[in-house]
Amino acid sequence: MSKAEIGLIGLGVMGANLALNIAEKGYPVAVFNRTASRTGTFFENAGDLRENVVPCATLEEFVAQIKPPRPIILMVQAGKAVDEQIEGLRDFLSAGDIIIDAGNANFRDTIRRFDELENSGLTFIGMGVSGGEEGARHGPSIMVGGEKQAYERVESVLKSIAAKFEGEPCCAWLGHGGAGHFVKTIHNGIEYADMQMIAEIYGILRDGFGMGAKDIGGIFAKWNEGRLNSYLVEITAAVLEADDPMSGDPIVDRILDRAGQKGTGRWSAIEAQMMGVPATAIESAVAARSISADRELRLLASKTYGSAPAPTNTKPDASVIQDLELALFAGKIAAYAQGFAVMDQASDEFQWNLPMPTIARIWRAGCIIRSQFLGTLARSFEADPDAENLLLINDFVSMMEEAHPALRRVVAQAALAGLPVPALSAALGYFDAFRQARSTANLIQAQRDYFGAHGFERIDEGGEHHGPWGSGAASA
Ligand SMILES: NC(=O)C1=CN([C@@H]2O[C@H](COP(=O)(O)OP(=O)(O)OC[C@H]3O[C@@H](n4cnc5c(N)ncnc54)[C@H](OP(=O)(O)O)[C@@H]3O)[C@@H](O)[C@H]2O)C=CC1
Ligand SMILES: O=C(CO)[C@H](O)[C@H](O)COP(=O)(O)O
Repeated sequence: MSKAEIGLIGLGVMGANLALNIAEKGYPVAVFNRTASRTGTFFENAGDLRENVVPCATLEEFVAQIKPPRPIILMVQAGKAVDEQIEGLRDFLSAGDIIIDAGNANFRDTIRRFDELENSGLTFIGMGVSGGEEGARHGPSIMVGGEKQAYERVESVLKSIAAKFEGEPCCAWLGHGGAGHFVKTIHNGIEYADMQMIAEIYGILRDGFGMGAKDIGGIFAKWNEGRLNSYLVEITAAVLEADDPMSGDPIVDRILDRAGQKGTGRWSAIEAQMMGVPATAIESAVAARSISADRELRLLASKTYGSAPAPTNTKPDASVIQDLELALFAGKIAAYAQGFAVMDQASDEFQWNLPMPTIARIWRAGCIIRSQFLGTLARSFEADPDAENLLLINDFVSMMEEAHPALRRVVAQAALAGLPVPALSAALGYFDAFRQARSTANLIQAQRDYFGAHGFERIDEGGEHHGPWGSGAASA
């Protein structure tokens, strides 16, 4: 007899913890993993929760153990593995069963999978999950895309496993098709920008002032009590204060300076570019990881050009610390403005009607970018759901007015000292360009017309015009 209410495939970091979370909430869960030994180990370690876990060695057994109509969560590596897993399952499933891809899928793959499963009788859901290992175990933020009726069939289990913010589950249906995976992708793009800007401030304190990891950790810990209160700042403090058991040094000093990336940050930047929405802080964060990855080339370049000047080895005074805090805050506002602008455009292009206040609300707990800031963001979007850009919402105007002069000073000083701050300077450049009433694009238009006869608009007359370029110019 079928025992499980739900199934989960993929018992890696996320899947194993999500399965325990589901079991803990009282839902019997059937589990399967490609490598069977992992299923055995998982079950052995499930402790008291074993009574709600049904370990399965084959897909046939797995499907048979779930009560129809069967909701099945896939938590496997994104990409080919998802297609292979769906293909492997299809022979055993029946009409009405629901396949939920909970990995970090590219939303374009999700849209393709919806198309491929159309008329199959099966229901598909593309679901973004954020919160890492801890979130999966005790409450992630869950971003769902697909048919609303399909979501309603699994809503109670999803809401029960989701993080709660003041009692409200951080789980919502966000739109049809790839909406959930798109929002998760932009979440990660913002995560990249947040992390990179934090790393840049760390770099200023380490390489500009010569501060040690623990002292820098103390500064982040203090900031975590104020406007920068967030999971990423909190873990930054914890990471900087942790010792390496092998050497006794701060562990961060022993970690190779080469950042990995699995794709979501890059997809955010690509999609932003495809839609013509500036997401420069996110793009810079992705590029910074790529530059970091080629360490040999950096070492060669540092020999060729010399590194930045030696640290001053002076303790930064209170006004510098405050500037750094405000600069990070201003950068954060710009990065979120960009991320939400990308979602706004995608919402129109894919007709998702993305609910921005809901997105901000379900990011307040459980996910990696959770922060006090998102509470303000959620309240602001609720008051002004149609705001064209975060930077034009009253609360953010006041915050940015207070913070951007510090961002300017920090970027300027870092540039003079030769310290790289690509994401912070991209955020500043975006802000300055965004608020520039007369941009310099008049010159771009003139150049385009000169070499390509592309035409331009005039400020004093309608219609398309060409310039008086004379011989050598395309329009001459
Ligand atoms: N780690 C994180 O913080 C987060 C990860 N995610 C996403 O969740 C998904 C899972 O990530 P995570 O748990 O970290 O990854 P892990 O590497 O820990 O686990 C990967 C899982 O995928 C399975 N798998 C890999 N290839 C195949 C295949 N071809 N067919 C079937 N199963 C396969 C593995 O099975 P086997 O044991 O046989 O190798 C394993 O169960 C990814 O999409 C990831 O991007 C989302 C949010 C946060
Ligand atoms: O989705 C996540 C967090 O929200 C995953 O941890 C993801 O792997 C992070 O991206 P990357 O590996 O590219 O840093």
